[in-house]
Amino acid sequence: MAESIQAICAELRSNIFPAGFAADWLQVKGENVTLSLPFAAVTGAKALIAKEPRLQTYHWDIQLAIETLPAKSGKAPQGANFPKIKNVIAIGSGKGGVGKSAVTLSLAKALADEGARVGILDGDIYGPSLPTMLGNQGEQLTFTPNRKMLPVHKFSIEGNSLGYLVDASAAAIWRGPMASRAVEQLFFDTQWSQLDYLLVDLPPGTGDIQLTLSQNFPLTGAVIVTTPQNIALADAQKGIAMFQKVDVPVIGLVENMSYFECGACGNQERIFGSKGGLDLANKHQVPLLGQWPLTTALRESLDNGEPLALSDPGHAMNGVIRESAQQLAANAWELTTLSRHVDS
Ligand SMILES: Nc1ncnc2c1ncn2[C@@H]1O[C@H](COP(=O)(O)OP(=O)(O)OP(=O)(O)O)[C@@H](O)[C@H]1O
Repeated sequence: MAESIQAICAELRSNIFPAGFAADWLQVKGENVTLSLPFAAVTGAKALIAKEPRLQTYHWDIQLAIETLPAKSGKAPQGANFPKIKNVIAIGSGKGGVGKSAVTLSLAKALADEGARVGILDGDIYGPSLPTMLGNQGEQLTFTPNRKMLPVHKFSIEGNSLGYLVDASAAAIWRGPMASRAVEQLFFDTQWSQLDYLLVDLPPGTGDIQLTLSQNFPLTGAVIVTTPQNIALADAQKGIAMFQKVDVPVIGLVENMSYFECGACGNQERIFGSKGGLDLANKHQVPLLGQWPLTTALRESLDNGEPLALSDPGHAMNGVIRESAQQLAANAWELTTLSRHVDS
């Protein structure tokens, strides 16, 4: 088996575990092997093991063992405690309409499919889209006896959104402080499970609301979503600067709507320009999590209230999403490991 462990390490290191692979993730008892992964990559690990015929003679139990972050900065309102969530990740975009919510839901579903316990906080109070994307508009929140909100559950994701509480038009007139307080309440006053990842879909922009939330939430890091278009990139750059200002590491950038592939001739049309997100990621030394094409099936699935992984599991776009999610999970783990070393 020693030889096989070496084989696994080599395979896994060069693929989904670029950050490294520790042999103590493996416990071998006879023919039974337990693999405890510190970040969401169960499906990825299974696929890699399936490629190695020698390893298929063993019985694999692949588990996630995501560690809790060391105490992070963040400011809970008086009397509130931080929910027991291992990674809180903000998804931001300087500009609206670049696909931040679509990316949030898609990444959340992919992380859940990798075995993680995942939640979404829809902080986009001016245009809450979680109820539409989960297809549970009209669902009413329930409360615990001590008035905590119970999140909704769908597609192995738990979520909360102002869309389950008030009419969107009511929130549209809220000013900055009221808006950020509302999002904070969604975070602190929801009885989240012990999640591995909570993705916070921030309102678009880089103003006071986003700054306040970035300071007050115990963030592991942030993901920026942009299109390759100059106007979106300028705003994405502001987003990176905002997170850096409050010491929130940017753990990835998704270039969305990178191109459109013609279904008839296969030609790739770069509608919003070419490689803008890639160049921005390189300039700021931010990892590029992926370049997502404009995909009709993705738009349709989200409009119909279902993640693409369920509405069209064989669609190639699912692979793009899965790779971005695995990269995100690995980067978040690398960061927390680093900060643990710095703290100790
Ligand atoms: N890669 C993609 N392919 C096809 N459609 C997409 C893609 N990304 C996003 N969309 C669609 O584009 C529209 C806008 O996306 P979305 O609502 O996620 O943007 P947003 O940045 O969250 O917007 P807002 O600024 O309102 O919060 C949605 O209909 C969404 O389904």
